[in-house]
Amino acid sequence: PLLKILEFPDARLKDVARPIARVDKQIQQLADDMAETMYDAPGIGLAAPQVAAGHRLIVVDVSENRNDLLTLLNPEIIARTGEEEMKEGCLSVPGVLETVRRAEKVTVRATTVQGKTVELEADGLLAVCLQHEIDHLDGTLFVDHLSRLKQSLIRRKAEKRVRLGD
Ligand SMILES: O=C(O)C[C@@H](Cc1ccccc1)C(=O)SCC(=O)c1ccccc1
Ligand SMILES: [Zn+2]
Repeated sequence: PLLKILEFPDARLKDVARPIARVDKQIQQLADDMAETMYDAPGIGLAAPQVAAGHRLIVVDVSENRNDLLTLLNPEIIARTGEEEMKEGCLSVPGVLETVRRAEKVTVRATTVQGKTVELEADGLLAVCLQHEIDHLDGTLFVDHLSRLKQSLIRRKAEKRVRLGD
């Protein structure tokens, strides 16, 4: 089923997710629900802390036809080169698009739901998305990479939003 995506400044978005020791039915169900939620949002990625699940699990699909899903457990960036800036959004910070500087290329080591260890080299939007999602696992939002001034403006707008919502 679709999961509820937490919105900034929800403190749970700052939690550090815990490594997944073994792939069980519960983890597989969470991965399926996260993918469904990502496609429905729509988004190109989603990390477990965004749906209040404290596991190191991300789903990513940057493909044009939205048919190339990557489900990565315990993903780690083991190499990064270069630097690039890209406008980013976040499903947990609706209505905000800001430029973030990140590594141009990354090598990510992760475990698949079949329990296989994979290493993937990424550049372009996939590299940016993987860095954005892995940040979520460490409680870091893309707004944390912005200036203090921008962060305060975004926080003030978000808090106003919550009041209207309740
Ligand atoms: O909050 C998230 O993790 C999802 C986020 C991922 C992301 C976007 C842009 C740069 C890096 C990481 C999103 O998917 S926001 C929505 C979005 O960017 C998008 C939605 C539909 C089609 C294409 C992009
Ligand atoms: Zn995000």
